[in-house]
Amino acid sequence: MTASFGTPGTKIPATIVTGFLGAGKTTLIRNLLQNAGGKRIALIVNEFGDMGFDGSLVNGCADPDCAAEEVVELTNGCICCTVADDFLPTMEMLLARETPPEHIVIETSGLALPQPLVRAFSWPSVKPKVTVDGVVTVLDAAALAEGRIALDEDALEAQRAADEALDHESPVEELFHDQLRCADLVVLNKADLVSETALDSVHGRIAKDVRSAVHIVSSEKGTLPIEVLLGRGSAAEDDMSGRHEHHHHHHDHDHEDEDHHHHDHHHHDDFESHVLPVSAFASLKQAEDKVLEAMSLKGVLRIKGAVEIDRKAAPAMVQAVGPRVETWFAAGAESSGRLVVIGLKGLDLDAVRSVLGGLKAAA
Ligand SMILES: Nc1nc2c(ncn2[C@@H]2O[C@H](COP(=O)(O)OP(=O)(O)OP(=O)(O)O)[C@@H](O)[C@H]2O)c(=O)[nH]1
Repeated sequence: MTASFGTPGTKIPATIVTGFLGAGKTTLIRNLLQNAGGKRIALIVNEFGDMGFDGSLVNGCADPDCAAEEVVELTNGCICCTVADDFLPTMEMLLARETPPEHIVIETSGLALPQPLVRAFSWPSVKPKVTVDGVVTVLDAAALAEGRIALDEDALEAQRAADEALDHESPVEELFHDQLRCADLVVLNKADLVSETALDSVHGRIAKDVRSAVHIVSSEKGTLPIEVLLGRGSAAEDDMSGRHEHHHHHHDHDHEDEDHHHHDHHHHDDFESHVLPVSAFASLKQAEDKVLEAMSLKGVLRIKGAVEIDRKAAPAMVQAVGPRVETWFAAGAESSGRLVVIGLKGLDLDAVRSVLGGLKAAA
C-alpha cells in the first residue's frame, strides 16, 4: 500500500443521503446545513436529468447560517452510472482544494442506487483521503403507511390482488429495497403526516428489512440533530457485504448473455424524467389541481418545479409527491415556467402535457 499523506483517522467523512423520490432528502440536507455550527461542508447534488433543478433549490438557501461552503452539481445524469466521469473528478477537485472541506454531503437522485457510489470510495485517488461516514436513507413515512411502497408479502399480495397489472418485482420496489439495504441510518420522515400507531407499524416493517444494528429514527421535515446525522464512522466502503443490491436480478433477466460485472448498471432505464415548459396558470389553486391530476396519471411518480401564476410577480414553487402537492411563492426563484416530471418508463407524456398545459394551453 502506498502511504497516504494524512494519517489514518484524518480522512474526510462523507455522508451519502439516499431515499426514494420526494422522501425529503433535500429538506433534510437543508436543515443539516443550517445547523452545522460552522463546520465546512461541501455538498454534492445529483439529479436525474432535470437540468439541475435541485441545484438551484439548494443554492437558493441564501441563509447566512447555511454552512454549505460549496455546492457542486453533477450534470452527467445519474450518479450511480457516471461515477467515473463525473463523481470522481468532482471529489478529486474538492480534495485538491487548499482548504478541503471538513465534511462532504452527497445527495443522490431519488432513483439512484447507493451501492455503486459507495464502491467508488475505494478508488485509489479517493480512498486514502475520504471515507463514507454513513449512508442515510430517507423514507416517506406517510407513503409507506398508505402502502404505496410495499415492503412485506401481505402488502404485496394485497396490492397485486388490487391491480393485475402490477409486477411485484417492479423496479420501484427493488430500488427501494436496495436503498434500505445500504443504509447505516434510516430516517422515517414526514412523521407529522401519520399517527403514532401507523408510524410504529412502518417502523416494525422497516426494521425487518435493514441490516442489523441500523438505527431507525423518525423526523419531521428532516429535523434531526447533526450529531445523529453525522459522525457515524461506518466506513461503508470497507463493509459492502450485506449491502448488496437485488437489482442485478432484474438486469440479468434483460441481458442474459451479459456478464455479471455489469451488475450495477443503471436501474433507471426503467424510469424517465422530463422537463416540461408550462405556461402561466390562472391561480395557485388551478396549478395545484392540475398538478394533482397529472400525479394521478399512470406511471407518474414525482412533479416539481416553478410555475408562473397569472398576475403574480413571484413564481410559485411546486412540489408533488403521491397525493400531496405543496405550493408557495418564491421571489427570485430561477427558471420558472417549467416542471420536472419523473416516472416509470412509458408514462403517457402527452397526457401529462395536456393536463399541465397551463392557462394559455387550456384557453
Ligand atoms: N408534511 C411534511 N412534508 C415534508 C416533510 N419533509 C419533506 N416534506 C415535503 O415533501 C416534498 C419533497 O421534499 P424534498 O426534500 O424535495 O424531497 P427529496 O427526497 O429531495 O425529493 P427528490 O429530490 O425529488 O427525490 C416537499 O414538498 C417537502 O416540503 C415532512 O417531514 N413533513
